Amino acid sequence: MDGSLAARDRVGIQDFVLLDDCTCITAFMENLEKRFNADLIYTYIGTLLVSVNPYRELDIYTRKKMDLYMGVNFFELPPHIFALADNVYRTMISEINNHFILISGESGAGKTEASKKILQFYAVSCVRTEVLDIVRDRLLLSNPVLEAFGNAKTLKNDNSSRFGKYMDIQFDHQGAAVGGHILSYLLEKSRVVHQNHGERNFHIFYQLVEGGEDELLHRLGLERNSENYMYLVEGECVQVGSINDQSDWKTVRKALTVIDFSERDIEHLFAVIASVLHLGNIHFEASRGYATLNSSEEIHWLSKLLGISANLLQEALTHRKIEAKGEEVCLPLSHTGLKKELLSDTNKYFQNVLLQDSSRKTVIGLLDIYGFEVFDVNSFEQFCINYCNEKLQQLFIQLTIKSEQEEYEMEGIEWQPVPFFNNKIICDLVEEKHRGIISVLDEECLRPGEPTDLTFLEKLEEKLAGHPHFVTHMLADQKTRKTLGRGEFRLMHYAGEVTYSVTGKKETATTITVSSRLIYMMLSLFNVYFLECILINIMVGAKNICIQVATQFKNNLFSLTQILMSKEPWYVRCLKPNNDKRPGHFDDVLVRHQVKYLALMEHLRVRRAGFAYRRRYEVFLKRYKPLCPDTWPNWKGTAAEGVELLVKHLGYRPSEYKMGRSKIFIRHPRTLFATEDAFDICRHELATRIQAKYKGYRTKGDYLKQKEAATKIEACWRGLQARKERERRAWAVKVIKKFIKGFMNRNQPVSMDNSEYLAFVRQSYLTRLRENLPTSVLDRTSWLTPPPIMQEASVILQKVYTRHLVRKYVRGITAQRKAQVPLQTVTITSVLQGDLVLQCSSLFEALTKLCLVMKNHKFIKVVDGSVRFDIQPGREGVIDFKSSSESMVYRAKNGHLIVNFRGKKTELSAECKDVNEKNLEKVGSIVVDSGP
Ligand SMILES: Nc1ncnc2c1ncn2[C@@H]1O[C@H](COP(=O)(O)OP(=O)(O)OP(=O)(O)O)[C@@H](O)[C@H]1O
Repeated sequence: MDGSLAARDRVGIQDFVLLDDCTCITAFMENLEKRFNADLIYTYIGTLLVSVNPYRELDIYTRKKMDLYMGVNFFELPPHIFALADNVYRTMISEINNHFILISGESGAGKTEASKKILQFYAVSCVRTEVLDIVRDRLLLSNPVLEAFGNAKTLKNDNSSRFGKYMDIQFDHQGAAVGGHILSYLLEKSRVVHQNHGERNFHIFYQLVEGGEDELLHRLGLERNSENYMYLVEGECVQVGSINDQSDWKTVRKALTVIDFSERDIEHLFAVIASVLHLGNIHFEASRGYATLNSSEEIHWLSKLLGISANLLQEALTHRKIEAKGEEVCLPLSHTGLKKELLSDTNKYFQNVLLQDSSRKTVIGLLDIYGFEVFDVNSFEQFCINYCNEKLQQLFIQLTIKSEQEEYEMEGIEWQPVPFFNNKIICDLVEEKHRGIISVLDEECLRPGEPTDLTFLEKLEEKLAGHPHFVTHMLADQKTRKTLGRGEFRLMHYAGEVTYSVTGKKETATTITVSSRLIYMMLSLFNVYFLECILINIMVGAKNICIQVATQFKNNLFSLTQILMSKEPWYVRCLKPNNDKRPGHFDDVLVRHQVKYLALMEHLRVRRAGFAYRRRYEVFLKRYKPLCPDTWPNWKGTAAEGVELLVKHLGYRPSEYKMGRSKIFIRHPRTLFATEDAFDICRHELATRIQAKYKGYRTKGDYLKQKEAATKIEACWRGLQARKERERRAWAVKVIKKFIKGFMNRNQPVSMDNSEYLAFVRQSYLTRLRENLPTSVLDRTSWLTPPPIMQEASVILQKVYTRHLVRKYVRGITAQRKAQVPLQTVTITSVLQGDLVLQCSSLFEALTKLCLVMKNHKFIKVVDGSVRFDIQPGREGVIDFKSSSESMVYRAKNGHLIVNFRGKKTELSAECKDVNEKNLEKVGSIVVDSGP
């Protein structure tokens, strides 16, 4: 209802209960039309669903829609048949009780479609089990079969159900479908032998003739042409654009097999159908007051199909006692038998799939039945249908009022009913013992003598004179008398007045009288179902059949109401928008008529008999609490106290509402609408606030997320760094350990323990050496002391390096400098730390030359292989000459300059001697020490 409150301005009101004036049919019609024009074909009256046939496919029965409506609060979504079906199912599961859905409306209003939609919804939404699949398949597949045998094309509907149908779906405690049961009411038997212009016989006849396989038709003695059969052509519309008999035949044929009919049963069915067609083609001729037959072909086939001897058949058909009129109508009964057989078998296989455990089974019943019928001439059939509707209305009143009363009692609220019409008086008028119309009919038929239409009417007048809902020509006032024929009586039904023709009724009753002999013959050949259902009729004879039909119908209705009384009721009322099956066209007069005859205004009044709206305190408070500062945003007290505060704040008058134990009851919709309007405004404001809050919340959320992410990244980064550092340290420790071990074993032979350390020592020494190389040839002291393992290498390196220095020095002496030294082949090789090294081929000559230059022949002395000279007064330089394998000049630790030369020492000594002996011509080399 809350949903309908919110949407009421856009597409009318979704629940008629909320119409302000529930007595005004114009307001009702306006709302209905407004919604129909917007393709909104469903509207509620409380939990009753009003449906208007759209006559075109609407996109509202998809799987998506089913999902949408599954498990949703009834009033939360726009009205829909799925919402009703779902609500019934959920209530059944939660309350573990039985329910029924009554679908009514006039022919073509969409009852069958509605029941199909409900079945489809259950097929999808119910708990899935293997058994459900079987039940679902059988329920869905039984439909084409039942339609073939019980539906026909009428002027109003190309697929009109000519019987009322009650279908039980049984569920286990988990909500899985475990079985089903079908009952039929009021089959229109007369259609088999008579069809109005523009109408057809039951579909199955055309399907067999048009779609049956050649071989089957051959076996049944049929031709593939419906025009050849009397019972199929009376309405002169064998072909109908919207019906495809051939493909329908295939569906039905397949369905018969799938739903477990044995081949033998199927053969029987076809034989009966063919027999009816053959029987319809039999011609009677009058000969000397007796009826004779001129149809040997048909007799042959009937005899063959029914297994009766042709003579017996002929005799039965032409026996004097048989009334020709009666013979013609024998077939509807046989068809009834056929139908009953079908239902019986259908029920058999439904029950087959029931689970063994029968505990805690609940039921949803679907009752698809004609609504009120009012024609120009209303006969016995309309009487029965309208009586049935009276009973159902009575049931509705009882159940609704009862449940209303129970609810008020439970809630501790005083029951103040708004007056509405209770139709019990009309039900009594029809069914009361000894006084009711049916009792009078029974008595009249049973009494000795000749009952006629008029004696029956007289009896009625006698018994019912003065009844406010019964009138005949004789009983009526002058004004009414003009509108009533002599053979008619009028009943003031709850839905309006209907005039019944007694002649019509009598005709219908007599159509049920049959040639007992013929039927007996036919039945004797078929199975027990036939015998069971019709044999009694044959035995009691034609007169008693009247009793049978009316009383049996009353009894049937009684048992139906018993079935329904024990269940929770739900209603679908189908309306036909126009008579031309035109989409989008709303015929106000026609719909108004149906609204009246379906008693929708009555329904509305009963619904509104008490309070228009009721809600649990929690629900009411939850919705409207923003309207009161005391209850918004959070109410700490009980829900009832909150609601009390809320309605006081809203200014409800005491007469407008009542507080129950768990619910608030609001009498008028306008009170609620005012509240809803206020809520609407408040909601917008709230929405803005909530939006702002939400945005803030989102931003804060984003910020927190980012912060969290940053912290995480930071933590990860730190972790990574820490891991790296740890690895680095571990590596360092390893290296240091190795280094220490290497150091400790440095003097050991190369092994695993010291190889790396030694390599390091080597590298480190070489690196240091490279950086600290001596720059002078004479510098013998600054050569880095090698570690023990580099001793040998160091000596080699030093030699190489000295040679390199000398070579470099020599290469560096320019020609000019060379010229400055006039000595023969004297070359300045190097200057190292102030020592001038002269190289010459003749040492003594060079020394002599120097003495000459210095003009001091004592300046240089040659003593014992050494050359001595004064560096400065008191300081003497010494050059020692030694023969060696290699030439070299270096300073010894004693400060002498040592000159190694290749050659023999004796020569030098000789040369030295020569100098001493003033032989200065033979100078080889001389080193002048310029001092440290
Ligand atoms: N909800 C719907 N959506 C679309 N078409 C529909 C709907 N309901 C009914 N119709 C159309 O109306 C036709 C008649 O509907 P349906 O046979 O259900 O009527 P009915 O009330 O069962 O009639 P009868 O009492 O004669 O059997 C359907 O064949 C279908 O074309």
